[in-house]
Amino acid sequence: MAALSDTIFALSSGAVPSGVAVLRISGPRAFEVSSILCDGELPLPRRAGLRTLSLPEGGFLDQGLVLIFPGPNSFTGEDCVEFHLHGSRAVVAAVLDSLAGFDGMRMAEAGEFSRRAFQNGKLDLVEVEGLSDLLVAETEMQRRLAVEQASGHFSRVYEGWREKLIFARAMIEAELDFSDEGDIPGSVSGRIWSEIEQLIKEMDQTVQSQKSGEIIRDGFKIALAGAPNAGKSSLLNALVQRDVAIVTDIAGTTRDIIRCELDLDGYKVELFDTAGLRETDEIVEREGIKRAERVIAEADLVLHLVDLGEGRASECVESPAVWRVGTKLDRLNGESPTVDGVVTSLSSVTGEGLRDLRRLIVQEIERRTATASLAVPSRLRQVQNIVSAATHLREALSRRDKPLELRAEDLRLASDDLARLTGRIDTETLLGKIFSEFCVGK
Ligand SMILES: Nc1nc2c(c(=O)[nH]1)N(C=O)[C@@H](CNc1ccc(C(=O)N[C@@H](CCC(=O)O)C(=O)O)cc1)CN2
Ligand SMILES: Nc1nc2c(ncn2[C@@H]2O[C@H](COP(=O)(O)OP(=O)(O)OP(=O)(O)O)[C@@H](O)[C@H]2O)c(=O)[nH]1
Ligand SMILES: [Mg+2]
Repeated sequence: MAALSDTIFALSSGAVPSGVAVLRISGPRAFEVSSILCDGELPLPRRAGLRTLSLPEGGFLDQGLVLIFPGPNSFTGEDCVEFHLHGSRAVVAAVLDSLAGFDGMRMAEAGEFSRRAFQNGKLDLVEVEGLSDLLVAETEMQRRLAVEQASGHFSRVYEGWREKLIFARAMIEAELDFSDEGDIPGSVSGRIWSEIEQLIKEMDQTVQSQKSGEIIRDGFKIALAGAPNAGKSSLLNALVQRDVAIVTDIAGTTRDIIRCELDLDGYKVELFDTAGLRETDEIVEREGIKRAERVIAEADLVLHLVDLGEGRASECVESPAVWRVGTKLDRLNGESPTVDGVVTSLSSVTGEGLRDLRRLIVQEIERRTATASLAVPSRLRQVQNIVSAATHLREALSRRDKPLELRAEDLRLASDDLARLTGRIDTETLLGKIFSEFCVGK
């Protein structure tokens, strides 16, 4: 990653053309160069001012709003400037070109503004990862989870744990010092071990909530499975309200997996339409069935569709969570379905029962994302640090008959894991990976 002494700039708003394009500049030369382009006075800090931007050698660039944020009170912690320009490709290109003409100025790399914010202590790593999720959030629940993480809620939980450990270590130190001097009973640290036990519980809960976070962030995966012609592709089309999958009355129509995203009450859902399951010698269909089995095995929920008109269900598919769902309800002409163990029934043709299915799915997602933990880890990196911290704490608890110095060392290792989690220590190798997730301009 290039020098921190460079002044960096980038288009921070979305793709051009757009109504307005926001160009951000951060670094030591931000104000000086901006005042050359604005040909004079910059607006007061944090106040928008309308300015004419021109090339240093003359030549009109654009008229736009200019904002300055003197460091350290800015997003990056450095001097920052924003140009709110007319959002055309040509205007943006001309201003970017003119900025690149100054010494010590260069285009920002992906995530470099956020990286500087991290390096200047404006954001910790957990917040940075939350910000990264926030920028790609599509559903309401993704947004809420990301905002909680980006705004430091979870970091405060992790910092709280670390502070408890630091306090516990101080207690142990005190006891070690005292015991040098005389025969004071070893009870000072006695109290801390029950607190450590509580801490381990909270960490375990947090690790368990990882799955909730995964469902919210990556989506709840539902496989549509069942015999050929059961109505899988019809249900997919009905749920996404688009004609995505081919529907015919020929058994074995679908072969490839068809994946669609759906927003159900703010939850991201990934739907997978699959090939109907049956014995066949047809090579293409067999490959389709193989793929279907894979998707079924990995799904969070399998809807095993059963044609109510057929009168009996095909063999139940193997998966941890399967709901049998009756299809073609309209064909029953009001008679009650005769298939056993059906969670709900519907018609993709009339739409009857679709609302009930949606409601049941949302309830299931709510059930599976409910968590008692105060923080929800969003990255394997975070989970690994918490698991490792909890492991060291368990070690400390189990070494009851060992010298206090050894147990204190376990606590130190655990608090180092928590420091790694928020990025307080040895993060250099991680940084490239985390910040490259961002787009340029963030
Ligand atoms: N125009 C614009 N809108 C934006 C951003 C931006 O950079 N520019 N943001 C970019 O992501 C987000 C807002 N985030 C920001 C976070 C901190 C500061 C900031 O100036 N912080 C100072 C002062 C805080 C204060 O006065 O309360 C600081 O932390 O010291 C600015 C924007 C979303 N909207
Ligand atoms: N009346 C009625 N017909 C339906 C309904 N759902 C599906 N069908 C019909 O059932 C036939 C098979 O539907 P598909 O959705 O292609 O079934 P599939 O399970 O995807 O079948 P494969 O891809 O072959 O495994 C088509 O002729 C559909 O029009 C329904 O709710 N009511
Ligand atoms: Mg199909």
